[in-house]
This record gives sequence, C-alpha cells and structure tokens, in this order.
Amino acid sequence: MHLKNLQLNQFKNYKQAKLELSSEINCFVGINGSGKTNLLDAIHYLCLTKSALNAQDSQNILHDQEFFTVFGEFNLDFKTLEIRCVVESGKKKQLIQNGKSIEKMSEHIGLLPVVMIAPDDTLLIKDGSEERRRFFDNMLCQLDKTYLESLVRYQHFLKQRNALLKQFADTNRVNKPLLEPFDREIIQLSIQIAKAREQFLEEYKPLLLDHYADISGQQEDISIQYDSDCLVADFEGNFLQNQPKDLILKRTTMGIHKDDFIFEIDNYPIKKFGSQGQQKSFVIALKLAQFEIFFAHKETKPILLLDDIFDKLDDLRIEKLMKLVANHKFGQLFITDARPERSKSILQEIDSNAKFFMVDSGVVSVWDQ
Ligand SMILES: Nc1ncnc2c1ncn2[C@@H]1O[C@H](COP(=O)(O)OP(=O)(O)OP(=O)(O)O)[C@@H](O)[C@H]1O
Repeated sequence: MHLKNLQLNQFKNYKQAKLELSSEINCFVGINGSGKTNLLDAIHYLCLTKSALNAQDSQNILHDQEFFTVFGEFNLDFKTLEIRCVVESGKKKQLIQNGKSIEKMSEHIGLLPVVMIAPDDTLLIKDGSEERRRFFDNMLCQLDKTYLESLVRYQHFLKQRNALLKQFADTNRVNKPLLEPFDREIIQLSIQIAKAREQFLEEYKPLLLDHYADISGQQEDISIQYDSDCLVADFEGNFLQNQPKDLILKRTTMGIHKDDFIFEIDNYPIKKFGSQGQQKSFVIALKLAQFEIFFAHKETKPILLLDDIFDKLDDLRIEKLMKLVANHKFGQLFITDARPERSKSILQEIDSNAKFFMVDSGVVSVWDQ
C-alpha cells in the first residue's frame, strides 16, 4: 500500500498544495513552522479521518476560511483508492471513498494503517492515563472492527449515563431505575473491552521488548502492566456498589475509561524513574511494535510518518532507525527535517530515488538540488 499523491485545500497553513509522491521515501524539508508536520497530519487525516495533533477538526481549517479538503490517491492491492476528507465549520465531517460518501467513519478506520513516530512526544509516558488509553485504543480500533464498534457504543452509553447523573443532581431527584439500562451496557462492554485489551497486550508485549532492546542497545527489563478494575470476578457487583459515589460526583467512576497502562523499566514506572533517553527509546519501541503488529495482521506495511527525528533523537537511535529503513523493514515513509542537507545526505545513501520537497510558509515544491 502507498499514497501516490496528495492534495490540500485550505488545510492548516496551506491554501493549496499538490504533491506527487514516491512509493518509498519522501522527505519534507524547510524551516521551523513552515508546514512540514502539517503535511504528515494531512496524510493522517486520509488514513484515520482525524488529525494526529489537533482533536478539533475545525481548527485545522486555514484561518478565516470555512472548510478544508484533503485528497489522496492510494495504491491498495494494485487498485487505486481515492480518499477525500472534507471538514466544513458547523457541519458533519465527510469522508468520500472512490466518490462514495462513507456514513460511518468506523467503516474507513483500519483500511489504511498508519504509524506516526514523533520522538519529542514522550507525553504518552508523562501525561495522564487518557493518552495511553488513546494510543492502545487507536491501535486496537485499526485492527479490530468489533473493538471499534464496542468502544463507540461504550462512549455513547457513558455520555448518556453521565448526563443522567448530572440531571439527577441538578433537579435534586434521583430516579435509579433510569440508570439500569446504562449500567447493564457499561458493565457488559467494560468486561468485553478489558478482555480484548488484556489479550492484545499478550501479543504486543514481546514485540515491544524486542524493539526496545534493539533501539536502546540495552538489556533492560521492561514491561507494561494493564491496570483495570474491570477484570475482577465481581466487577458487576463493584460497579453497582459504586453508584452512591457516582451520584455524588455526577459522573461514572468505574469502567474501562478509568484503565491505565503502566510502563515499567526494571519494575519501576518509567514515568517517574526513566531517563530521557530511556523514555525516548520506549516511545519509539511502542511505535515500532505498533508497526509490526499492523503488518502482521494486515499483511501490508503501514505508512510510516517520522516527524523531526533527526533533530530530536541522538545519533545512536537515528542510526538504528535508519538501519531498519535501509533493510526495507518499512514500506512508504514520510520524514520531516528542518535541515535539508543533513536529511539529503542520510536518506540518499539509503535510497537514491528518495523524493525531497521544500516547504516554505505553506507552499511546497519538489526540491531536487
Ligand atoms: N488552522 C490554521 N490556519 C493557518 N495556519 C495554521 C493553522 N494551523 C496551524 N497553522 C500554522 O502552521 C504552522 C506550523 O506548521 P508545522 O507544525 O507543520 O511546522 P513544521 O514545519 O513542522 O515546524 P517544526 O520544524 O517547528 O516542527 C504554524 O505557522 C501555524 O501557525
């Protein structure tokens, strides 16, 4: 699978742009703030119908405009697949596959696997549990439609239950039977989703360990502990017992939306005790394991987006990553770099056909010097 071309219209700092891409290495060069990462984000939109950076779709429209369009032609199993994503302020996002409008975004997710590595982004480790749940959910959703559908339903019921709890508090009247159908769904879906998360980790963990050892060059004992209340024998009883607390706090305090994934090195949380280097290696290993698991399940190499790796990683980690690129471990690759000469000398050595684009304040052109 690869993206053949990309067209942007009023997307972030691009008024208009059109790029013919290489099926292997593509590199976007240009000064800081010129719009290199925005190109990666446009590709992310085509694959997953959303930004990797900004959850609010309308904030990705060029300032003072009403809509944006991102369009791309993919080569998928030797067939062309045209994807257009349109976001217009105040309207429902549109996704069009080969001219046909897709009703549910979930129909599209998983079709075009993508992995983004932004080494600066150690938020996955440092931030709260929501970041980590999002990472694992994103992966599971791309791999498993049933998981995606269950998660969407869960979020729907959770929102409804929380609205009811708030309504009870606002009106000072509690009507417990009204909660029952929501309790039932949330309990059942929590158990199902937690089991899927646990099972997924069994497959994912060994890949993570291998990649961590490889990228860090160290033999440290790393692990992920899945921290969930939903797998205990009497989760249902616990959930129902928790109702008085939920009524006071006006929100649902148990369920898979409270789960966490604890990353550890030598049995200590990496969040608190890991060095910066260990944290960076861990994030890259998480993403490389993601790449591998997608490849194993989808039998196609995901598109890989590498944001700013040459600036943010030390030489050893860059060398390890580039070795993987040189060994054709990856399929189509998009890399950003603020220093054109540096990326050119590194990448051309690996692939003499690597394609370079110069980005300058939202204007992009082929750079072939
Ligand atoms: N909705 C928008 N409308 C107009 N411009 C936007 C919008 N969203 C972001 N930008 C602009 O996009 C630019 C940032 O682009 P991007 O993050 O792609 O830069 P970059 O080249 O990757 O920079 P760096 O090398 O620092 O990572 C900023 O100038 C920002 O103001």
